[in-house]
Amino acid sequence: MSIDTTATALHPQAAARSITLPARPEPVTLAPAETAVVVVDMQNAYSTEGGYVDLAGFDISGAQGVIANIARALDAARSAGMQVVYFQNGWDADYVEAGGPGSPNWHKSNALKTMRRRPELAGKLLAKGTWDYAIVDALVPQAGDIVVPKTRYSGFFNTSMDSVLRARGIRNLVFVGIATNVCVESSLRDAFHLEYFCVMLEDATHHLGPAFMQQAAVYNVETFFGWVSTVNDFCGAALQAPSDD
Ligand SMILES: C/C(=C/NC(N)=O)C(=O)O
Repeated sequence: MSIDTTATALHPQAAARSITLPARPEPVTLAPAETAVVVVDMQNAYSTEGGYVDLAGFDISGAQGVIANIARALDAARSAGMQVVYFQNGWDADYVEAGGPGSPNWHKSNALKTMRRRPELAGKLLAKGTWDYAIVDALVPQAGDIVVPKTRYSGFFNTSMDSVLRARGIRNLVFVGIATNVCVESSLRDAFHLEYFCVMLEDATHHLGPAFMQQAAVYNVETFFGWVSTVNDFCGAALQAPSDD
């Protein structure tokens, strides 16, 4: 049995162009026109040596492989006619959007904590306009892609994301990016509660912290919040999608 997300009664043309993606716990049938790939925080901060999470002491050795896998998934998604949406995490240069001591974010953000510990880094981590905030060169957004800035872990909190998706009739989200157990999972959970069908490509995501965090996030998505697939399976399914021509 597979899960069929296509709104056949309302959009018969969408069903005609549906693809079936091998996934766990079962395959998912979706229409590319109703599907977006969500690229979570693929900024130098999270995946490049010298960026925030590296400076904060997290292991990002797996990030380069994830960047290559995301690039493959995005090529396939764009060929199949799926929308690509980037989240970009960070704050204004004065960190007003980060919240002051009255915000839990001020206390929990490892970027803010790192800058308090190392004042020479102030203004450099996750501030708009900096190298740290920029999306990595290998994944620079292309014409037609949408970039949604965000200031907290979930890309649905205080952002235009839900409106951007609804306006385009998008009801399925394929998540890639860093970190699996923080911003990917936070955004995916919020998307689930907003009635989106969510798939995570496990080899196009990378965790922060011990390896079991990746396993735990994958388990959570597969068991409670959505479906889990791989870049190879996604590309195979997407590239078989008939074109509009
Ligand atoms: C810890 C952290 C995670 N971000 C993310 N993109 O998952 C942060 O932003 O501080």
